[in-house]
Amino acid sequence: MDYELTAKNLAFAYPHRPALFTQAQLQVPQGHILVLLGPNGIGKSTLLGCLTGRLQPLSGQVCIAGVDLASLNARQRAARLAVVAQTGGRGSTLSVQDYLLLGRVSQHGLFGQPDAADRQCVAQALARVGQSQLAPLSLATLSGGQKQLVMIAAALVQAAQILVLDEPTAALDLKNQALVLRLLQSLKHDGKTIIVTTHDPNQATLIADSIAILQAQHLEQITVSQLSAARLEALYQTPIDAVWHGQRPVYLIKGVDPS
Ligand SMILES: Nc1ncnc2c1ncn2[C@@H]1O[C@H](COP(=O)(O)OP(=O)(O)OP(=O)(O)O)[C@@H](O)[C@H]1O
Repeated sequence: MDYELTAKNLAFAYPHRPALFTQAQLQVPQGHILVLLGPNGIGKSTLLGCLTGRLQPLSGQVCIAGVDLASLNARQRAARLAVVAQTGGRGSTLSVQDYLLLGRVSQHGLFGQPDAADRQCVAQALARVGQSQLAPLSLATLSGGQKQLVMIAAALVQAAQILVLDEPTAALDLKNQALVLRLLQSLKHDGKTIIVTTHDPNQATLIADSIAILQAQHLEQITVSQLSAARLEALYQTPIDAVWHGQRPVYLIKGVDPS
């Protein structure tokens, strides 16, 4: 089965608020990384909510492998689609290992008991994010960056074909940003379909196969080569420079001088 994700004519508004997007279209083929860019508060997390079934769009349709997302129940969705949300794991006092084992529920059913294979899967996922030492610790005691890496491990444990990640590197130091970007590239080569938001356009130029830009209620999917400093200036309403690192532009903010 080809795990392509498509969205057709999606529109969404919170009650008594203007629409965040209308007529939104996306096509994310299997083995493809789509990076979603847009300023704070424009509706990126909300769009991800609609793409993953957490939120119901006012109109339009999301399909996974040709199947309408709205026709799938929560367990069927979890088997196909793993989400790394900004608020993941909040309030949980489980140990990291037990929290990750919960992610195997979509494989076993609610009353299934984890077995040795589940424990191995959890250990491998934690190792892939470089955080094996966290297994016995309570989720509530982790730093923001550690929690973010554990949430990425939780998505890996779910073994879904589609991964949707909301700012997965926002709390990470440079080493762990690189680790997560390499991990996403490796998952893409394994054939996963990946949608990820970031506020760093340089991450988009490193890993994206295509870029979606959300601006003024309008979603546009472009190629990586169509991104430019002028495009980013218009998007973020701030001066931006591009310097060239070989064939790749590196985007820098302008207008802040060393004091
Ligand atoms: N449950 C809600 N009810 C009403 N308004 C909401 C709700 N959740 C978010 N919003 C509003 O919808 C808008 C879009 O929020 P969203 O979190 O989707 O933006 P975002 O692009 O992901 O922002 P950021 O980059 O800052 O994370 C914001 O104005 C926000 O205040």
